[in-house]
Amino acid sequence: MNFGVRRILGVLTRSYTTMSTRPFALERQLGLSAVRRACALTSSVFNKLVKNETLTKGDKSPVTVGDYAAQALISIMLKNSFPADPIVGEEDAAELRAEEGKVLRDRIIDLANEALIAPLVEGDKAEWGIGPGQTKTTAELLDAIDRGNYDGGRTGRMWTIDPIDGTKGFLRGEQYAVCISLLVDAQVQLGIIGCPNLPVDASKPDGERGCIFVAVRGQGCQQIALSGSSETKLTMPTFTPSTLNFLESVEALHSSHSTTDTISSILGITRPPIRMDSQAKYGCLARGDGGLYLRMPTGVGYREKIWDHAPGSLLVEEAGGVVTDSRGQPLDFGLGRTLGENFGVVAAGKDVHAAVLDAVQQATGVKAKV
Ligand SMILES: Nc1ncnc2c1ncn2[C@@H]1O[C@H](COP(=O)(O)O)[C@@H](OP(=O)(O)O)[C@H]1O
Ligand SMILES: [Mg+2]
Ligand SMILES: [Mg+2]
Ligand SMILES: [Mg+2]
Repeated sequence: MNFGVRRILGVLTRSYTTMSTRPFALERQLGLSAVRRACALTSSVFNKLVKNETLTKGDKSPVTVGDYAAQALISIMLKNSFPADPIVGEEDAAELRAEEGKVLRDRIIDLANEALIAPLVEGDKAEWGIGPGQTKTTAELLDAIDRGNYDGGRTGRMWTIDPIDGTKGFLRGEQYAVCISLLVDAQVQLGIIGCPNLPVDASKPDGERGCIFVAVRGQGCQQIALSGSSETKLTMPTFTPSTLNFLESVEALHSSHSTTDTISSILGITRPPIRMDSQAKYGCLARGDGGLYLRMPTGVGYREKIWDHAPGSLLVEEAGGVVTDSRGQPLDFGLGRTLGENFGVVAAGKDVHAAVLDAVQQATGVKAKV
């Protein structure tokens, strides 16, 4: 073959390869692998959790060895492939570095290393720092947890990690989720939520449990069973007042149940709310188990955290829904570690979102911002 023909073939092959590689393909594949490993880790922790393996944080919320170990694992995997990307992670290692933290620290290091060296499964790559022999030192794993200390911001790439979202649900043996997202210039581009205790099919509550929800902006929302690799595309169904129902927090401290009751009456909703911990609610909304997710603040002062909403909001948008705060404003992920000025969260199908915002206004007096 002469040089000219070879050059043309080379250019054609390169442009075909570029076209066939979807945006964020590596991030999606590696993120799925990290969330799967973290789901296996947290499930095994639940089965063996002993009482003294839970701490109470400064804000009185619980954190377990599972939260720390899962954040270490995911952070190590992200650093390996995307060393320049900063991470906004929920946990930090300050308490574990203190002398009193030694027992907990040793357990966390063992758990994280066990998860790192677990055999490779379909889709995994040894170059991601996982598989037999790939253990890390205590210092490396504590540093990995602390890589989650990034302050966030409006520009560039950054990841969020909520290693166990719904820790209270996790401790009750109910719903919880391992959640990560990738943001570019404060826009969520990738969201992945692993729900080890969630039925794969809501109509079969006693059937198989454990699923992952994943969305890349512009590429739809998919569900994958934790036991397999085949993907189901999710699209939100259309609801009417008689079929509409709420998804809301189990914890009345996290979201006002009485406000949801009032909004329910205004909208003429007759079905009872589904109460569930964690961002599993966003996944359930995306697949149509409920028609609307409402989170209304219970008091002044609490600011929602970006890791509690970034992945979930993309799932719903990619399944055809709308996510705003209670004033109709988009969630602003560019203000740091919290959602700053946003007040509450309203996530629903396109057809009902405006009516829900009206009802929220009537019930609370919150005014829509124009
Ligand atoms: N007063 C409050 N109002 C709203 N959210 C709160 C809160 N206190 C804690 N949270 C957040 O609620 C999350 C759980 O949400 P849900 O109620 O939907 O399960 C917690 O995540 P973690 O469990 O990751 O800490 C925590 O970040
Ligand atoms: Mg927490
Ligand atoms: Mg959380
Ligand atoms: Mg958490």
